[in-house]
Amino acid sequence: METDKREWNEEQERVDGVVKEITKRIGSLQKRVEGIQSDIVDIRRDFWDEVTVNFEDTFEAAETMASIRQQAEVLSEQERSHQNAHQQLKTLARLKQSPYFGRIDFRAENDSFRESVYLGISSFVDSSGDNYMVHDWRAPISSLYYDYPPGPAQYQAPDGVISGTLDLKRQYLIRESRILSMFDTGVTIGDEILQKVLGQQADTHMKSIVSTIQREQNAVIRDTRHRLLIVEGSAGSGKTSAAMQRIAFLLYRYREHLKANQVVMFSPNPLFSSYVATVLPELGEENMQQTTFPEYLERPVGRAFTVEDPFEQMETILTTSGEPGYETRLAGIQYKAGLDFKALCDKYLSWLGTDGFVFKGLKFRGKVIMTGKTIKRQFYSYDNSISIPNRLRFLTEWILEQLKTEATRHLKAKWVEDEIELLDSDAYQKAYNKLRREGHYSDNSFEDAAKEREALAQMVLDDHFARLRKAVKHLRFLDVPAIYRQLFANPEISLRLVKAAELPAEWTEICKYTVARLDDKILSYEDATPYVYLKEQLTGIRQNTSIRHVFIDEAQDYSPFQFASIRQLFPHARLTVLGDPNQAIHVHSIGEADAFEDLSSLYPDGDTKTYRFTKSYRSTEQIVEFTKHILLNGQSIDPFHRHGPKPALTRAEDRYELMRQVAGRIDELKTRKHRTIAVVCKTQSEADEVHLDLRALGVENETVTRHTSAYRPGVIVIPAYLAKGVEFDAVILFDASDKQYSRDHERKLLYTACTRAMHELYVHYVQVRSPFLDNVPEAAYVLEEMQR
Ligand SMILES: Nc1ncnc2c1ncn2[C@@H]1O[C@H](COP(=O)(O)OP(=O)(O)OP(=O)(O)O)[C@@H](O)[C@H]1O
Repeated sequence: METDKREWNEEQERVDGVVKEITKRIGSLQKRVEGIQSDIVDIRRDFWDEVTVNFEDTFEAAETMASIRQQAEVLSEQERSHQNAHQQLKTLARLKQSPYFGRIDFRAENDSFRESVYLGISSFVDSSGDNYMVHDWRAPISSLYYDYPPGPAQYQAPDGVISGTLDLKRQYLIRESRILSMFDTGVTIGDEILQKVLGQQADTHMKSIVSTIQREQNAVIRDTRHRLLIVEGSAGSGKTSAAMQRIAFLLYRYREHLKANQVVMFSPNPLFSSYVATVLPELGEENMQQTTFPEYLERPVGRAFTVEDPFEQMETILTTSGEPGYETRLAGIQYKAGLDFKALCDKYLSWLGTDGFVFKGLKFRGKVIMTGKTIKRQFYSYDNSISIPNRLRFLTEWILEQLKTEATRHLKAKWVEDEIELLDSDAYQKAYNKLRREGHYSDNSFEDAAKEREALAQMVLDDHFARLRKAVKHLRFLDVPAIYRQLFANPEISLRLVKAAELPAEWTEICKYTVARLDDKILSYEDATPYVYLKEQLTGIRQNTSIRHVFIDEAQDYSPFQFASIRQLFPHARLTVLGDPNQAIHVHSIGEADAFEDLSSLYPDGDTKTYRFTKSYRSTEQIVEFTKHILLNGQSIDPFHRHGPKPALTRAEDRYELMRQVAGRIDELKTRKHRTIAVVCKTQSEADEVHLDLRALGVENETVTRHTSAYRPGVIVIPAYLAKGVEFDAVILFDASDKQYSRDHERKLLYTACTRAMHELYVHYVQVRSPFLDNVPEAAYVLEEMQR
């Protein structure tokens, strides 16, 4: 309901008043920033004047260092204030444009006072310091706005629950300090405003949804009780959006203790990372850390292998169906993803405690000075009850001691003598200083010369042994690749550890395949997580204890083994996991009944909470009605009522015609106001071809690969698996023929591809369309003929 003119004027006057105050504040803050800036310049300029530099003796040197440190602290304190003030200025500039987006009038029980609360991206207090002109959307009372229609309502305040009555709930669209629209709303937050927001063009960056957060999303955003939050929701139901708002909420709620760099988000690929990277800065917060799982694997694998990229793995699976070895690969991927394989790895680890360790021998100047066998013997001489990482620590100490003895053997060696001759005068000076410092000089010059010679020899040896010692400290003598390989090279080991029935039927072939790949120095993606797990268990896990919150987006693509690794890696972190089992496109998840069941088993019952989102906001009702029938279980997906054209299905006689149809479709779409048009292909190799063919037909387009970290508006050609998480105004599905999409896991790929569309969807195919489109009711699409 639109409010009347008088009220509108009053509201605009209030906006004007707030904007005036904000402008004043900006003015005074700017002055402060200038003041701090000139202080910083002064400190930098006079830095050395303020410091008394004197290195005459140790006391003076310590004094000098202390005074440098003190000056540096003053400087960094000023720099911090400058950064804070700068950040505040940015937020104020945003507030000035649009100071708030909502208002609630609330009367607490037994209180006659009716409080009007205006919600914006940040709080703003008037110059008296007592009056909140704008409340931060994350403040406890702001929750009322997202959770209740007018009527009885309550919210969780720091001291307990406050109940009362919500008399009014109003939404504003304010731009450049002018109210553009204003509505009093009922149950859902402003269908009208949501209509407007969702009807806009797709962006190459995700937007914040702060003014239209829905109740079910608010519950996720503000959940501070559970250690594991699982958010399962259909495509476009706002999972990622809720996650980003949740991070902003947590940074506000725990602002004294939680910093943005203590929050990590695992995202599916670099494109997605850049897609979501603007949300937090838009809300005035610093970005969290972002990573991808392959990135996390990189460091522990090191240079031992080239790790296969998950998208390479997927490309192989999607393009080599029916070829020899395909079924083995599939079975291997599935088995190695699961907790059964993790259990086998755990048993293997305990067995390694008694036998089977593989060590590399140590070489010095090209000669073996300690064999792998000797190291192994020493390792197994330690008590069995000591953990493997601790035994390795003892072993390292022992080896370092042996190296010292080895070094003394070379003191008089000819090669050392030769190298001493080549030393420069600095080295001699160093040896002299050392002996002098340690009081080794006597009156006997003959003896002194011998001592100098020995000190020089020691220097030469230290230098030569330094690399070896470093390698030993880093446990490089441990042959993890060989230890991992052994599990597959000797299948009898696994048969000793678990019953044959617990292994997959193809185990022998899987083992052969794994060994062949490892020997080629390639770590298949399915082996990367187990390999890193084994390595970290052996050497002592590299835990990251400073991280407090881990977010995993597109979590349906993670294997149970990966979840278990993440859980171990971040022992003090709470986990928020967001996913849609219907978009599980990795082969390891085929046939998985409940994608997140294994995950919840990692936490005690009371620590876990599952939220389900069924409303789909991204696509028009017509698109959702089409895409949900691609799934076997899509009935419960509920579209937001926003309308657009029905998806169109178009048949082509052959690929040549298909290409021309798609080019024609792009031309047609360009005449509308679309910012992004995506041609979604099944694989990267198909996308590469389409990209070139379209160019040959004179259609300008860009292609997206797994290395692309940002995309520009216009026409892009993209493989479906890279389009995860992002959205486009219009989607053209390049080829939805039965040859392309008919295997089980391809159903989800097709669904993922089609659900990227916000306003328009066009599905083209050659000859026979995918059987996954057979359940879509005829009324949900139009059949279109296109001219050749
Ligand atoms: N409460 C909301 N208000 C306005 N827009 C919303 C809201 N929730 C979601 N959206 C919009 O819906 C679209 C889809 O949201 P989002 O990408 O977060 O969904 P998702 O569940 O992560 O999707 P997918 O699983 O397909 O990646 C985005 O354009 C987002 O801005």
